[in-house]
Amino acid sequence: MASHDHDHHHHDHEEGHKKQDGGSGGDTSWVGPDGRVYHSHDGLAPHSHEPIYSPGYFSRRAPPLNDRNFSERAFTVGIGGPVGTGKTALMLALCRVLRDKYSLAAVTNDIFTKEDGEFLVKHGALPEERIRAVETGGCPHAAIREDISINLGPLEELSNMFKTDLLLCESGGDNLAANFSRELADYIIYIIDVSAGDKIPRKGGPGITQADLLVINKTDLAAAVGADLSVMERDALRMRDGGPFVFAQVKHGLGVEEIVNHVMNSWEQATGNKRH
Ligand SMILES: Nc1nc2c(ncn2[C@@H]2O[C@H](COP(=O)(O)OP(=O)(O)OP(=O)(O)O)[C@@H](O)[C@H]2O)c(=O)[nH]1
Repeated sequence: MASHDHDHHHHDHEEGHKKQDGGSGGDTSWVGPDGRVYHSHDGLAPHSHEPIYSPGYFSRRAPPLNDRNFSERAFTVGIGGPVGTGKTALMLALCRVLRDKYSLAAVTNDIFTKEDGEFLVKHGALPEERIRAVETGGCPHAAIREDISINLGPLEELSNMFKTDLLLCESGGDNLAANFSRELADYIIYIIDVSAGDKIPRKGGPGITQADLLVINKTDLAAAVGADLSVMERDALRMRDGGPFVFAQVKHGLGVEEIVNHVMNSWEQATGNKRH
């Protein structure tokens, strides 16, 4: 369902302006305050298909929706990032830390398999019935941005079935231009790793600049690939106007506590609940 004949890689993602068309969605298109033309496929996830000329700004990222009803779908954490950076490992780590205190469920995306979901089941991240794997087809970014109903369906179902406190949604892994729609993710984590070199943070892209939290994973591999962590830190801070980032070795549990703190701070703020 999520495959399209057009290239989504250069499209912008500026939500928050959708009310301008009365929120009707459908085939309507409208001009946002930024001058770009927006539309929605299904009344959800308005987006523009106009080229992105700048990586965007952390301080001007789409804010969390303030009219969310968390009893319809629990607070949802979106985990995105390029292929193989540690998204599934982070899902597993978050489940391990949070599952005893909170009711959790997880949805994973892969393009043509259910591998990440199966990994979580195999490692006992959560009881199997709380994990759903979605096959997105060739446009994994569409499933988290333009055609989010493929993820919303299972998330809402799990939320109702298990009265969840928190939902985790892992993107299929994509390029640096992918980021979550605010209608899907209340808190967005973007995870890159050091193995692709220390240049990655400064390349920007909506995930790097506009995620609520940037995770720079696999710092244990920095020396092997000659990645300078101080360069990554400098660039991450610059590209994100000082927005938060965490160095991590998710597989070895390093940085996980800090990531959990960021997530739960935002959960407390959005839901009005206190962590226990
Ligand atoms: N050295 C090292 N390897 C890690 C770390 N975190 C994850 N990995 C490994 O990196 C590989 C990819 O991790 P995944 O968690 O599957 O990455 P992913 O982003 O979910 O991958 P896709 O879903 O395929 O995009 C696995 O072999 C992990 O064991 C880390 O902190 N250090």
